[in-house]
Amino acid sequence: MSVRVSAMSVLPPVRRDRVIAQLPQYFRKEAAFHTKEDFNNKVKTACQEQRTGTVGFKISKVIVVGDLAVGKTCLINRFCKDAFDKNYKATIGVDFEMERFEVLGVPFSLQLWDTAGQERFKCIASTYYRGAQVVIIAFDVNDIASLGHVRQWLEDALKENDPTGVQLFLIGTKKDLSSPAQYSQIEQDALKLAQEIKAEYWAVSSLTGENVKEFFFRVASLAFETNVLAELEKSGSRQIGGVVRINSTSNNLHASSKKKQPNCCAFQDNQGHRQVKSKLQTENKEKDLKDFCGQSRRRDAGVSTS
Ligand SMILES: Nc1nc2c(ncn2[C@@H]2O[C@H](COP(=O)(O)OP(=O)(O)OP(=O)(O)O)[C@@H](O)[C@H]2O)c(=O)[nH]1
Ligand SMILES: [Mg+2]
Repeated sequence: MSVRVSAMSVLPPVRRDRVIAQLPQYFRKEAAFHTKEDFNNKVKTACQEQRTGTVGFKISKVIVVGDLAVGKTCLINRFCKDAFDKNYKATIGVDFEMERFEVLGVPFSLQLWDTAGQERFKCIASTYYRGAQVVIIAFDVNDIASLGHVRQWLEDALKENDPTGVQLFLIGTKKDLSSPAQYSQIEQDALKLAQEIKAEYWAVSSLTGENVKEFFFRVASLAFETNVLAELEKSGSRQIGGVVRINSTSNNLHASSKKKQPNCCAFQDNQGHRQVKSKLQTENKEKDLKDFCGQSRRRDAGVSTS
């Protein structure tokens, strides 16, 4: 039985609206990961011939960072639950969502980590940054200061990750709140910054849903493409007598080699409860992830204030 058949027999089928058959296009040519119209030919052939190795089993970690209240949680909720909450509830620590896709016929999962933007909760959130394949830095297109803080968020995220192995996205949020003239002004600055930090740029509205699905489809597709290419490169050098050895992913290797002890961090929530986030909680979270059985679900790593 092939690797792909056994993966599919364990998990329920992917939702029909998570099937990606074509490469979703970039948002702005000036700041795109690449501008090709279709998936890489080697990737397409490998998928057709079911030579994608471990990719069908992989869960790529995506972290979403950025200033408080820029709309990170709303962005993830719009995509994963097609929901929008106009009331602000600060994320304390982290939350995560699992999203399963099928790209070119191969199952592929993203683990979307929604992190806290509030300074006092950053020490918790940053312990979850490591092992990310994709870093999404969000800013509010109506708040130039949030764009100004992007480099700091990038620096923090890259401290925990291998900078060469990370795919970077810069995303402007709350597009519905800005006039076309205001938007095009901030877009100039955002595009310039995206080029400098080598990020792909997008602008979305979680309220209206504009570009949200397109954005995450693009993230999933580019992460998938990168993983298949890496797998092909590895299997090319590893194939002995037609047998392909399947080892840990490079991401996992990186994560384990950098296994840091997250600092213990105490804080008080709005109700005055003292919360302690510790390594134990990190480990529980990671165990939860291992138990992932294919259903999208949400687990709070902290409590939410209202
Ligand atoms: N009009 C509009 N409001 C939005 C949009 N996205 C988020 N908001 C509002 O902005 C506020 C903050 O949104 P959140 O998603 O909670 O922000 P966050 O970045 O997760 O904040 P932290 O968890 O504190 O880091 C909420 O009141 C949302 O309703 C959007 O696309 N349009
Ligand atoms: Mg949040």
